[in-house]
Amino acid sequence: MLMLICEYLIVAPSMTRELPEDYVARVKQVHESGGYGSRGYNCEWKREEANKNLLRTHTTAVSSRMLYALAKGPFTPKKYFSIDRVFRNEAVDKTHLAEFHQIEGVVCDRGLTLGDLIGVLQEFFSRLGMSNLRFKPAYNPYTEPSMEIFSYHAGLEKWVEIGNSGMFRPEMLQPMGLPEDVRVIAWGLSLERPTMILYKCDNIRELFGHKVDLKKVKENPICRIGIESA
Ligand SMILES: N[C@@H](Cc1ccccc1)C(=O)O
Repeated sequence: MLMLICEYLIVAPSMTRELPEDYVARVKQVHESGGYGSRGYNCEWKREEANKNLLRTHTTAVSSRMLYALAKGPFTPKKYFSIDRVFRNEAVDKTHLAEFHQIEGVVCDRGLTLGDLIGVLQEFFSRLGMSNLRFKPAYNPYTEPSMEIFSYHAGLEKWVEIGNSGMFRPEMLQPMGLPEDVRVIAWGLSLERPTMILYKCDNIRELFGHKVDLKKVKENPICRIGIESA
């Protein structure tokens, strides 16, 4: 498929062609007047806005699709993971890129708690050699509670955000059709920021984009996996 891209909106096709109308009606209803324990935003949910095609700003777009698909059948506990490119209208500096990668994870089961989420994140990062984490309460319109994750960057001499996480809200899950007692813990982590910390890199632009040193890419051991040495 050919996509013409203008900024972050896609020019062609600029509008989505098909949406599940029954789900759209439930989303509109919960945004405008609440439900499932939420008070809603008390303002109009605009179909023209929702129909616009744009490059995803987070991989949670993919997680939502997977949860919606899961809700179609009888519930079984599931885990989903993705690592993919995201696009943001960001000013680029030594810790920000406008295009970067997110490591997304979603675990759905009955009885999951915030403790499970903290445990999974701590285990994941400690296996990479990063056990010095801080969790900060945050706000996401689709998770409650929510936590940003920080780790210390020795070169920059500051704590940098390496991810965001939370438990998906009932007003997001139930309109999809998931059972009321199902809990979903989820996270969206930066790929580049932990790499900066682990490889002692002070400028994120050296890791991705036109400033990448090709010699470094060729000589890095991980890029040689599966390639016979001469
Ligand atoms: N989508 C969030 C990360 C996130 C994923 C899943 C749950 C909560 C938060 C972000 O881009 O920052």
